[in-house]
Amino acid sequence: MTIDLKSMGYVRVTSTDLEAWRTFAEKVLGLVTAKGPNPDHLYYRIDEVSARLVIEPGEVDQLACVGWEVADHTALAEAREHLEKAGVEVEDGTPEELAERRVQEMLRFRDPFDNVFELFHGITYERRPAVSPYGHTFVTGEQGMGHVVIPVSDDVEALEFYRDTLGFRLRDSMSMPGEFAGKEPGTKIWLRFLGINPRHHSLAFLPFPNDSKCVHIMLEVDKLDDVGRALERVTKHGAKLSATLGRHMNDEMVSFYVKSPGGFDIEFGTEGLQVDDQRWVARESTAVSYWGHDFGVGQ
Ligand SMILES: Cc1ccc(O)c(O)c1CC[C@@H]1C(=O)CC[C@]2(C)C(=O)CC[C@@H]12
Ligand SMILES: [Fe+2]
Repeated sequence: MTIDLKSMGYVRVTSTDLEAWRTFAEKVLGLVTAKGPNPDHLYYRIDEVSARLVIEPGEVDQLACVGWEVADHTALAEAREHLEKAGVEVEDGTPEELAERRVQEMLRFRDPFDNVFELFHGITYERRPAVSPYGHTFVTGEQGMGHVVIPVSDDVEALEFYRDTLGFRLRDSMSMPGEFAGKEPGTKIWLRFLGINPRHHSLAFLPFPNDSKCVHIMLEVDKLDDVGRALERVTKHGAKLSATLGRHMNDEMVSFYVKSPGGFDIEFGTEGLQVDDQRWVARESTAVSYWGHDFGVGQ
């Protein structure tokens, strides 16, 4: 038995500067401004789900948690039992937290590196379509909100936790010289890309520490032209590009990276690969990208 995660559901961020997030989310990313239970929070939609990205005021700029969707009450109860058997401490969402997230039930736990995850079922969805101010459409549905890259301090322990305890499936690996993470020359550190649905990866981890508790969050649109238009808005609004446009090897996505007010990046892309677990074989990519993705621009 393992956990049956369906997709990446939502992201919550704490912020010292909500106005910076408002401009970034609305003008650069073109997310759809939504209403929510707390007038002091910013709520953003990208599809029918009532809120996918929530920004709340806080002392630090950080990823607060990532919420993963399971099918129903039974699936959540089974997930809880599985986590507890694996020795993971689980806490229940309070009535206030359920109301804020507009979910039927939720539980919370931490990975071995203090990253916070929530599992939920029964999230609300809206009658009105999510119409972006720039006319783009985000790719979600069965593939979920997008993907998230989480910083960890031990790639072996991380793979064991995400694959064996949480039930993510390894889809691709990529190594980097250990020196990048302050390790001995000649050693390797591993980036692992894992999935739970047809999206090539819903979660990846990078073995370097990071104060924002996030490397990046990827949002996908359905047209290349809308990636180009978003790239123009990065320049127009003076946001900082972290990597130029490129096409990744492993998921074939065409994307760019922009620094968010949270300190981590947003990857904005299109044409991501969809995989079928019955046929997929996990491999090791030998480069970040087929072309582009110059991370030197962000240094
Ligand atoms: C390699 C790769 C494949 C698919 C992705 O969606 C994806 O984000 C990446 C890049 C991962 C990673 C990163 O985001 C931060 C900066 C990194 C560590 C690099 O300097 C190379 C790989 C980059
Ligand atoms: Fe990515």
